[in-house]
Amino acid sequence: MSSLQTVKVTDIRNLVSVTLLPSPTINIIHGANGSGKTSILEAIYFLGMARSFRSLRIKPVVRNGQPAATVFGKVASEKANWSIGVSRDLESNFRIQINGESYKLTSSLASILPLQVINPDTFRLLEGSPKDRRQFLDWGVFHVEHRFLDVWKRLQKAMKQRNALLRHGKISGSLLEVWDQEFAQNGKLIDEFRKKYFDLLNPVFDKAIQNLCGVEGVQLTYQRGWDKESDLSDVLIRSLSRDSEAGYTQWGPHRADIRVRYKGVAAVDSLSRGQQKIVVCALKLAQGMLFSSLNNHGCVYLIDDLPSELDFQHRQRLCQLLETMNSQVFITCVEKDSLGSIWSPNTEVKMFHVEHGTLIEDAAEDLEQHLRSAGAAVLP
Ligand SMILES: Nc1ncnc2c1ncn2[C@@H]1O[C@H](COP(=O)(O)OP(=O)(O)OP(=O)(O)O)[C@@H](O)[C@H]1O
Repeated sequence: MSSLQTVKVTDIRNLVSVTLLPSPTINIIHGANGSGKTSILEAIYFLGMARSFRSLRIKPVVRNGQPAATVFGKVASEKANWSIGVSRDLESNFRIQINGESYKLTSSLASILPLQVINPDTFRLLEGSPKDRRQFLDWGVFHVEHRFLDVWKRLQKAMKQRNALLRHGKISGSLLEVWDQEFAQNGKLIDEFRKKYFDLLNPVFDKAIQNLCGVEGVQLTYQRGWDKESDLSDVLIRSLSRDSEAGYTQWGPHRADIRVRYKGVAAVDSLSRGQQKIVVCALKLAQGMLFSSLNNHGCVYLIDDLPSELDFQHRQRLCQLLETMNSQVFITCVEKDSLGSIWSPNTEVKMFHVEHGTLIEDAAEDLEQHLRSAGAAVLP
């Protein structure tokens, strides 16, 4: 198992200078509205991705009046230890350090600190655009297929060049042929990677959804983004005149999607909002489970305000599954009682209280007393 051992946050939102020494398993971060709970999750995400999950811009993330946001962390696994640091200023320049060396690519961080977020935005995965579901799928593909990033970049470049030619009007046949070939070659590879990963994920998802709610009949299908009978090169040739009219490439892996259906009907039209949230949780858990089984260590879960998203029964099942997953989990809530009685006595649970941007770990005796009064058995 790999987990964060220390997190030091400077100048993210209302967090001036916060040090967190988390449990390798379950961490509950509680506090009043506006105290800084989500900002702690945001800081951990920043450490793994060099950006926020709440804002595309860096300015709202950096504490008001400060020049930059910085997070350091130590990640340990059976195989290796890493010291990582990420800093980003208001001009969006970032510095990434891993074991004392500077890195330019955020993908270097993502492999060390694989993160899964469950928050109100991710709960919109089913109703959101196909792009959200492609990103969800590609998270997994990136972590299992080391060629993915390189092939994906080449595909993006080929698509950009092809679209520029299409928009230009006068198309040089030989130039288009070059980019068509590059687009088709890399597009087919991306499709292969995605299909292979999807086929691994699908049965894990079935198990996760059964464990979470016992709803039968939720089905996932992978759509590759072009006609399933045709070769991508032929599709590009056939759609050239319509692509030229539109000014962009209409078919390819950039149109891929995961369809989620319940008893044959689109899940967004047939499931309640609560049930849709459960399906999203099952998708997120399935990714973590598959990640653990393929990589021999778990990913880190950041879960924002769980009690306000799921009822007690589903919250309890979700937490029980998380406990068995070999993953480090950070969950926020307003009232600590809402998550207190859920855990097995053998699980190392740490609780932290956030107040006006400062973080204090609940004393062990407080935690024990709290778990006892919440009804859980506590080992002597
Ligand atoms: N750039 C910033 N600089 C300073 N403070 C900020 C900045 N951005 C947001 N804040 C403040 O940081 C505080 C913490 O916000 P955060 O979203 O982390 O709270 P929370 O505990 O998750 O709240 P809730 O339970 O309401 O979701 C808020 O009071 C917010 O006004």
